[in-house]
Amino acid sequence: MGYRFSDLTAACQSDWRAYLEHDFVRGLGAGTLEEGAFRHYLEQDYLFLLHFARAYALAAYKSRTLADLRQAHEGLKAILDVELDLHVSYCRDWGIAEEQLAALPEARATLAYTRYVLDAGSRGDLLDLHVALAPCVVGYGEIANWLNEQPSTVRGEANPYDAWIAMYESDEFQSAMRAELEWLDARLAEVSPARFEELCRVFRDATRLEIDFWQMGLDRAD
Ligand SMILES: Cc1ncc(CO)c(N)n1
Repeated sequence: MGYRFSDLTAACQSDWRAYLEHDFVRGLGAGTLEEGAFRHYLEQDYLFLLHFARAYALAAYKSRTLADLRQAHEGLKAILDVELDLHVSYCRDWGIAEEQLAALPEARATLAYTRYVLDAGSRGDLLDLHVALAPCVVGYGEIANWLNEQPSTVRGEANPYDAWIAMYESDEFQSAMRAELEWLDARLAEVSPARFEELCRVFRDATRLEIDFWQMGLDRAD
């Protein structure tokens, strides 16, 4: 008993590292990622974020306390008002209009990941849902921090993806990540070993689907 979020990442360390340090991420950091791969990822990530927002709405629906409702509301606001706003204007800079984004077909990796999160959350309780969402919120925050620690990372105008890194290292995103970590640490402290094993499975599956999402970008897979 007395688990924390770091026990989840420790339990699936190789998948977690493969996600954080994926070739797509390294290419973003070094500025060497092919533009076509990034564009495909950006387009699919718009669709991802719409479903991700729905997952926070599901978290609100599943909340039994005012504190949990507020937490879900904060998550939903962070996606709608911060990440999606930035994403849409970022896509515009890359020559992709919002109408174009809304009309895109969903890639299989996007379908698999987003519907997995919604299903894990519908089937399970609020903790299952937050654990399924954790690789997104916590993962991207950690990715930005990891990139900043790598000597191969190029920042500023020399890297066409600099603004992407800036989005996830921003105070707004980093504080959403910390709020999620605190919430998870408080809940995980109370679960039994058997329940922890169940949650590990959800966390590992969501992490594997994040790996597939990067790979979908690299392969421009539909
Ligand atoms: C696929 C994916 N995972 C996580 C995030 C961070 O919210 C994102 N924008 N896209």
